[in-house]
Amino acid sequence: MPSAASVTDPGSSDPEGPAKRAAAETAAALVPKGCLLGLGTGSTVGFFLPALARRQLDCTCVATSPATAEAATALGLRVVPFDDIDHLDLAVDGADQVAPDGWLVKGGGGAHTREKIVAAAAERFVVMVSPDKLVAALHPPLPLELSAFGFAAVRRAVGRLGRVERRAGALSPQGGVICDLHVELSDPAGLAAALEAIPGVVEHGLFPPGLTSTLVVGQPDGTAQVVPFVDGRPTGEVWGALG
Ligand SMILES: O=C[C@H](O)[C@H](O)[C@H](O)COP(=O)(O)O
Repeated sequence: MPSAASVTDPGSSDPEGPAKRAAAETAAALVPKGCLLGLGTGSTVGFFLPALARRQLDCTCVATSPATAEAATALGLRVVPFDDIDHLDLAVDGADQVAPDGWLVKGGGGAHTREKIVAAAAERFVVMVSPDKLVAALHPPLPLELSAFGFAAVRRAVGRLGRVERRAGALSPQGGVICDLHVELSDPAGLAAALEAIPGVVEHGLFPPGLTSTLVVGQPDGTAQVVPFVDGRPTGEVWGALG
């Protein structure tokens, strides 16, 4: 079975590519020399990795997916097993949705379990997005990783919260089944607690406000805004254009 996660080719025809590149290049400029760095997964990370490699910062990296590990290693970045290091200074990743109250949805590529472990272990978590990822309110679907053992029972239990759709052929690197939950996301804290109470839910894609330190919003013109989070909330006005 294929792994769910990928780091897509930055040269692909993604219309958000220029904004993602701007966010990624600005985020790379925030990385300190010699740091212990967690690397996320996805197309924005695909822009971040070469920008990081060009800076020659001598960082030691932990990857959140085999695809990221492979891409980073090919660029000459040092990637080590997570258990070989005792802390992470920083983690840098993309996101699928960012709400003004600081909640994120991640896992569009099914990599959210490792991404959340790495983000939670890092002293700072920098999130890079194109403007389309800024939402007034989170919306479904919500990515899930469910246990392969007892999958039918776990799916039935999660199905009491909303419709569970299995992603065809998508397994996490640790063997979990990647699904999407079609459910109202107006109470992310309540939903996160409900999911975490179900045995066999390996991880869900709701990232709570306290995880993010800095949001970098790239624009198609190559500029980017760096938005610090204070007390779990973004301090900038980047949602203004949503109306
Ligand atoms: O599982 C995938 C990750 O959570 C990605 O970071 C997220 O889906 C954003 O991906 P992209 O940078 O491709 O928009």
